[in-house]
Amino acid sequence: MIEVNELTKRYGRTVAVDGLTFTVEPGCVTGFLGPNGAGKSTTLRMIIGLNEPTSGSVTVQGHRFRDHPRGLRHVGALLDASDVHGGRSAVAHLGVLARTNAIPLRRVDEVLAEVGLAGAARRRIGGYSLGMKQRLGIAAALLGDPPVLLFDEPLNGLDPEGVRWVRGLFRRLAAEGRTVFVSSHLMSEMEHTADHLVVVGRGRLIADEPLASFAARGRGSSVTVRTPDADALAGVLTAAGAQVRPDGEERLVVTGLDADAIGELAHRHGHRLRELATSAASLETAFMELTADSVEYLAGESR
Ligand SMILES: Nc1ncnc2c1ncn2[C@@H]1O[C@H](COP(=O)(O)OP(=O)(O)OP(=O)(O)O)[C@@H](O)[C@H]1O
Repeated sequence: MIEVNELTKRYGRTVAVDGLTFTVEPGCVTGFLGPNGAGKSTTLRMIIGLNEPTSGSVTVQGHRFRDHPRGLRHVGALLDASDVHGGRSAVAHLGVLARTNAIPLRRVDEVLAEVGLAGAARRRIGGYSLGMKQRLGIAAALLGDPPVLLFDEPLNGLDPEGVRWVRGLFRRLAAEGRTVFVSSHLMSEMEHTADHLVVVGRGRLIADEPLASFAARGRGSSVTVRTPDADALAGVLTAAGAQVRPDGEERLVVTGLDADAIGELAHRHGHRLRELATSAASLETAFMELTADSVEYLAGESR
């Protein structure tokens, strides 16, 4: 678990992080979402003690990171995938990390195999593609088998297969009961990655809630429901306050209730569901609307 309490970081007159308070729970993937310059990287750096807060505090599993002697066995982090010694091989790079963190050397081969870099393990990192560097950064985060993992923009540079792999990995790490905290400035990246969202803008907390309820906040957000019981379910949903529009046979487009609530109502009234999907556009819309006032640089506008 990560507990962030009234965390603030100033750089001169810039307030990079402004009184943030939130908790990242184990057992699910939490997305850390915000436009460029929102303070995500600064927050992640404070979580692992690389930056000192101006005020406030952050603990990981109840301890400040720097008070914890186990380093990489306590928290694994991918912050900047390009921040590696290009002249070294992946094996040498991870070997140094293992030795300085009292991690058995056999973990090096294990994590390289896990991220799909076993075949390139002895090549110079300088010749790696951005996607390979991301995989190496993920390997380093996994090296100490830590209960808490942080990833700053981990999908950058990955091809679609890589993105799918990373999503599966995050799911598995969360299912193992670990705390998984993943930053991104793109809602579309979080949509199929996170269960819960912490959204920030200009250093401040904008939302801290499950993905589904965040999506439902967007104006015009909708949930598509496919069911053989369309008429009956439409009646139930309308009675619960939703607006329901039939969209062809067996399909309803619902606004005013989120996917969780619709699933619950369908279950309670014994209606079968074949599809329940929050429209991607609505997630994007919710994000844009909620962060509109906190975007640092807007095209064609000086702020
Ligand atoms: N070392 C520093 N010195 C001065 N200002 C800084 C420093 N690091 C960050 N900032 C400023 O703090 C703010 C937050 O930056 P940060 O990198 O944490 O945002 P971010 O949400 O990670 O953005 P991005 O998505 O672009 O990576 C920005 O205005 C940035 O310019």
